[in-house]
Amino acid sequence: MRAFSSGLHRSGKTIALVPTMGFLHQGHLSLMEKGNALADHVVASIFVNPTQFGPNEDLSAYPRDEARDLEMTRRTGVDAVFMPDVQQIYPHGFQTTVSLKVLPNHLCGLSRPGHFDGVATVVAKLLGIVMPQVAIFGEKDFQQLAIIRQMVRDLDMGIDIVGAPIVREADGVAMSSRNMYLSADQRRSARCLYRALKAARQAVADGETDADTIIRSATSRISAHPEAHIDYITVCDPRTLDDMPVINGPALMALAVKIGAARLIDNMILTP
Ligand SMILES: Nc1ncnc2c1ncn2[C@@H]1O[C@H](COP(=O)(O)OP(=O)(O)OP(=O)(O)O)[C@@H](O)[C@H]1O
Ligand SMILES: CC(C)(CO)[C@@H](O)C(=O)[O-]
Ligand code: BAL
Repeated sequence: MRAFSSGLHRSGKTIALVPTMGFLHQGHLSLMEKGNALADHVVASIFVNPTQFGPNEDLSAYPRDEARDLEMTRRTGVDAVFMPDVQQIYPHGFQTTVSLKVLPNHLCGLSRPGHFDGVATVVAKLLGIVMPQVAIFGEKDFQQLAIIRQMVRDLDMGIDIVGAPIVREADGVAMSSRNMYLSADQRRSARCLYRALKAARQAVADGETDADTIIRSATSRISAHPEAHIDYITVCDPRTLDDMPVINGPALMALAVKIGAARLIDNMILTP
């Protein structure tokens, strides 16, 4: 991988990196397309990173389909796919963790302790190995994007971190590899996340400024589905992720909901 990137650097070509955990869908492909527009070459990585999964999470169940993923990347104009195994990324004796002090103390970081240490560490390694000028991340994982931006700034990595909008299915459900855990009924229930976000956006556009009111209304919408278990619903400052009790400027509404075996996340900017 290093030799490939060094060759491109020597010939003055730029590289965009799109890190993924595989089982690709149109959301991932949109990041790769963006990479194509921003750099001469696109590298995608596919690595199901064990260190970002908690002990009772779905590491062993996480869906994989290498052949299909490679075919999809080929059709999307990706120049190289970096698909290391766990020993290559974490060889015997590996001992470094990249850990942020503040941004992980919100949203998913609270329900997934250690998750963002795993994410920041593996992304630092992927950036170090692939040496891209640009790396692209989805806004679906809004907190992850914020954390990576902060890490790259803090560690002077000099890489442009670019966000890409959430790609949704026709019924509004955000695309996610984990949607495949859902039964047909659960998949229908999953629409309640986007519907709750849209209702919140409308309420704020219509003049509601009280975050508690917005959160209560989303909670009752989502709780109407017996299979949906809310992990969190938050209205916060999109830069700091601090709670924003009064919506007096653009606010991030973010939520995580467990439906069956899937923990789904989604978010939207609410603009007064
Ligand atoms: N629907 C989507 N729209 C835009 N970007 C997405 C979407 N889903 C995932 N991404 C982005 O793709 C990158 C890789 O994410 P990942 O492989 O975890 O995909 P995922 O489908 O979200 O899987 P998971 O089920 O683990 O959340 C991340 O930057 C993520 O934000
Ligand atoms: C960025 C990432 C590839 C790091 O493992 C992962 O968290 C993901 O798929 O969003
Ligand atoms: N989409 C972030 C990867 C994870 O959920 O572990």
